[in-house]
Amino acid sequence: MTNKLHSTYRILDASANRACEGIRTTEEYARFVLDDSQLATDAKAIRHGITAALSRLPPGALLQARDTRADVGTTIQLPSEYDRQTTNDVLAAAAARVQQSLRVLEEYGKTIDAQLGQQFESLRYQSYSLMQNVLLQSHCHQRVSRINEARLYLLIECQSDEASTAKQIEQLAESGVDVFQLRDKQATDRELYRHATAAAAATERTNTLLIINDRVDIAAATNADGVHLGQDELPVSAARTILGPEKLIGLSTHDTQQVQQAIEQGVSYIGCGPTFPSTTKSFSDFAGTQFLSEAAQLLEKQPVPAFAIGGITENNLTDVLQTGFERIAVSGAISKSDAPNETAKSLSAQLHAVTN
Ligand SMILES: Cc1ncc(COP(=O)(O)OP(=O)(O)O)c(N)n1
Ligand SMILES: Cc1nc(C(=O)O)sc1CCOP(=O)(O)O
Ligand SMILES: [Mg+2]
Repeated sequence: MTNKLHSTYRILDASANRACEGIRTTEEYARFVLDDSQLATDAKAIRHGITAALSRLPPGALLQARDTRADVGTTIQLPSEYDRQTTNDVLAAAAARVQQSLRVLEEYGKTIDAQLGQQFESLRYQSYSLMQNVLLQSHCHQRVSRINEARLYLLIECQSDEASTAKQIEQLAESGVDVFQLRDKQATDRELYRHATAAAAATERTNTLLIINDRVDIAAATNADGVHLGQDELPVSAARTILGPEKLIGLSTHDTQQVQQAIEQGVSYIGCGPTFPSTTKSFSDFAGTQFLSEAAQLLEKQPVPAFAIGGITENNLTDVLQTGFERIAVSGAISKSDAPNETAKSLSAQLHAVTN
C-alpha cells in the first residue's frame, strides 16, 4: 500500500467512525427521547449505508490502516466538546459531526473511486433530511412537554414598542410565567407581526412558550409556538393545515361538550372558562368552578393540558385549585397589578405547591 493510499484509508476510517457515532447518537435520540421508530429506522439505514459503501474497499484495508496511537488528532480537545447542557445540545453536536464527516468521506472517497464519492454524497443528503426531521420533531416534542409542564399562562398586549414587549416577557418569565399569549385586538397586522417576532425571540431566550391569540397567519409567519382559537374562529383542522404538525393549537371551551370535542380534535391544550367576572373581558354567562370540576373529571381519563381562565387572582386561586385544575391563564391579575412580578411569583409558587 502506498503512503498516500495509507493516509487516505486512515482518513476514511476515522471519518466513517465519526459519522457512525454521530448517527448512532441521533438514532438514540429518535428512539428514546422522541419515541419515533421511523426516524430511528432512517438513522439505522444511513449507518448501514456507510458500512455498505465501505465494503467497496479491499477487505480489512481500513483496519490495517488504523493507527490510533500515532493519530495526533486524539489529543486535540476544545472546551466546546464538553459543553452539553441538554439532550438538544447533544443532538446539535451530533448533527454537525455527521455532516462534516460524511463530507470528508465523500471528498476523499472520490480519490479512490468516483462511485464511492457518489455513495457518500447520497448518504450526506439522506443525513440532511434525517437531521431536519429529527430537529423538527425535537422542537415539536419540546413544545408539547413545555405546555404539559406549564402552570402559569399570561395573556399580554403589545407594549409601546417591540423592545418593551420583549422586556416584559423576560421579566415575567423570570417571575414564573411559563406561557405568554399575545392577545391584542387593537394592534394593526404589522404591529402584531413585529411584536410577535420580538416576543418569540424573548420566549426562546427564556425557555417559555409564545402563543398568538386568534391569528393563525401571524403564528405561522413568526417563530411563535402556536395559536389560541376561540369557538367561533378557524376550525382546529384548518389551523392545523396551515401550521403543520409542529406548532401548538389551543382552544377555548365553555362547557364539557366543547371539552370533549376539543380532545377529539387533537388540540394541544384547552382554556376553560370564564370562571369569575373579569376586568379584561365582559361576559353575560359564567361557566364557573362547577364547569372546572366537571372538566377536571373528564380530563382525568383523557389528559390534555387545561388552563382555567377568567377573573382568576391570588384571592380566588384556592377555589380554582379545589376543582382539580392545576394550571391557570390570567391577564388582569398580573397586568393590572401594582407589582406584576411579585404577583406572578406568588401565583406560580401557589400553583407549584399543589403539584410538588
Ligand atoms: C388560554 C385562553 N383561553 C381562552 C381564551 C379566550 O379565547 P376566545 O374565546 O377566542 O376569546 P378572545 O381571547 O379571542 O377574546 C384565550 N384567549 N386564552
Ligand atoms: C380572554 C378571556 N377569555 C376567557 C374565556 O373564558 O374564554 S376569560 C378571558 C379574560 C382573561 O383575563 P382575566 O384574567 O383578566 O380575566
Ligand atoms: Mg379568540
